Amino acid sequence: MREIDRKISKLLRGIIEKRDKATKNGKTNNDDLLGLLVESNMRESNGKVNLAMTTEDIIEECKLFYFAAQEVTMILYEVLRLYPPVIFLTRRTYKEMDIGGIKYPAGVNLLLPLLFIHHDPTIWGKDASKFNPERFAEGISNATKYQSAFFPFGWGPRICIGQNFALLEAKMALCTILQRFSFQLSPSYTHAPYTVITLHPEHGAQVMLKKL
Ligand code: HEM
Repeated sequence: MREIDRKISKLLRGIIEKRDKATKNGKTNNDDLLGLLVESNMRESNGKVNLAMTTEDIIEECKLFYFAAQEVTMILYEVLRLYPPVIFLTRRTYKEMDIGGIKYPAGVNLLLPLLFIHHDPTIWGKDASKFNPERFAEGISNATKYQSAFFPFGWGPRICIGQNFALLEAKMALCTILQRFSFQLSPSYTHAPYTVITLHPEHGAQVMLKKL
């Protein structure tokens, strides 16, 4: 633990010192969170050391942002595991090929049942049908013994080109809502996932918003 802590601190300190130097030399660095933090820290403290955040403070902020963001990610992964918008993928063999020890001739349609694989207790354990974001606490590879068992965005050369955009968009939408409202599921909600091309809640997802 101590070694990891030392390594992370050293890494972050290096990045922060570089940014600090660049900001002092008049280079604007405010196109990311750390840049904004360093710049606003300098502006707010106005040269008064006791008002400024220390490098240690900034290191802790960086760690916090990383872990906090991780938890949102965990929730989104768990939603995408239980309710993947694309419930199966199809492929067609263009020549005779061997897949997992089985020989297929050319022209065979293969269906990859993404939804079933995401719900399979032999892969995810007894709580496979439970909503448990914690299973992703140590990343996708540690959530299951089979790395490729989680593939809401597909896999391989045709993996979804929009996956990072989609995750970022979802996080930004959630953050925008949570800054202004708290919400809970409406009693009128009926859990009925169904598919029309992609997976949807059949009767919508009614939530009750409360202004903060
Ligand atoms: C939660 C949101 C999304 C999910 C679950 C999703 C899922 C997928 C999946 C499973 C595939 C692979 C299809 C296959 O292998 O047959 C795919 C491909 C693709 N997705 Fe997404 N997608 C999402 C959002 C987006 C967004 C926001 C964009 C565009 C900005 C996008 C653009 C594409 C494109 C262009 C491909 C085809 C890539 C190729 O064939 O090379 N997707 N997506």
